[in-house]
Amino acid sequence: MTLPTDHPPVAHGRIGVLLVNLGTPSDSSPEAVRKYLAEFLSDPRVVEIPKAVWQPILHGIILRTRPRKSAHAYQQVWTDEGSPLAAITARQARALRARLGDGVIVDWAMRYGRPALTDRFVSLHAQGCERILVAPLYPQYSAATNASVMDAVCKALGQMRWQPALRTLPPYYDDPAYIAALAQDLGAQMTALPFTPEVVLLSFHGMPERTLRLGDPYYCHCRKTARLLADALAPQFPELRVDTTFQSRFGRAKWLEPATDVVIEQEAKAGTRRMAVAAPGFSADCLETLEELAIRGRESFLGAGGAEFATLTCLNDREAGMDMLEHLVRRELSGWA
Ligand SMILES: C=CC1=C(C)c2cc3[nH]c(cc4nc(cc5[nH]c(cc1n2)c(C)c5CCC(=O)O)C(CCC(=O)O)=C4C)c(C)c3C=C
Ligand SMILES: [Fe+2]
Ligand SMILES: [Fe+2]
Repeated sequence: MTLPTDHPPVAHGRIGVLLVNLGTPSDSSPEAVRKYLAEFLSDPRVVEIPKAVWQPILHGIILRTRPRKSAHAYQQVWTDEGSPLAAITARQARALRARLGDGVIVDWAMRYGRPALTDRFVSLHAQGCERILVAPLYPQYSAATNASVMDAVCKALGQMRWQPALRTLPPYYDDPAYIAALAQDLGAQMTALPFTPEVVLLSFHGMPERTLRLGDPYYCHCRKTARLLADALAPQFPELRVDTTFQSRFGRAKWLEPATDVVIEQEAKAGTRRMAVAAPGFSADCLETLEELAIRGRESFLGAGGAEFATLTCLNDREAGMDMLEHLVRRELSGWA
């Protein structure tokens, strides 16, 4: 038997890092937001209701009403570079690429919308990445975010003959490097404020409460981040109250509590005059921080009698956050790179 000698050319021997975040619409029109929400909210990891029950609700009610409302919110935060979440994630990838050098190929993707996760994953492999570290930029693990990323990666693997070796960045909610980066960055932001906050809310994205009972560690991860961060801030801000809340409630089910919007209003009504809000669970500023907290949260606090309100920015691509990300990625690449 003669063996064929014309094996197709294949790139090989490289290492890839794929940063992944949630996703965002391609523009801020109701049509683009509808397309994005249709993909996002059809993911069974996000809405855990049987398809036969959920799809008629999604298409019959939600996608008829929410896109216009959400598009209005996106329009208030949209930038020349597009959606803040996409622009900042791209900058994070660029900064990490500069830090890691030529030995590693760094790319970024979104779980929903573009750049599509499966495309970027296949592209890394086509560029010769035999080993790929998938890094979902979610410090606290949830099935709706981290597991959904891996579902999409597995879908991409399903199309490959020669699959790469894989690693996943574990959740880093209690990693000393993450807590230190947050304490340093948020501390500097609070010190630079023109007022001294009486309270800082640590506002995490919410989840249906049911997910906690089903075994999702998300709530516990958020609580632990908040406890460690409060401890790390205490020496610098001994008078500061630190409170943990959950934002962005969606749908009719009970979500994790206390709700950020409720607490903001209650605090103002109870006489708190100066408040800061931080969102340590978001790696990058996005609709949830720039519109829900910085616009609606502010209006609500001031409208209920508060005097000063500041939304602190996420770590984004600033030094403290990039130092942390480089540290986590280098650790996960050990033995590879
Ligand atoms: C940080 C982790 C996130 C978790 C956990 C999460 C769960 C979750 N989200 C929804 C519904 C929506 N989320 C929306 C926006 C949004 N969510 C996250 C992150 C998490 N979501 C981010 C970073 C963003 C912002 C995206 C951007 O473009 O800036 C939206 C869309 C906006 C809107 O219409 O309000 C929805 C809807 C559910 C149901 C859920 C858990 C089950
Ligand atoms: Fe969300
Ligand atoms: Fe929201």
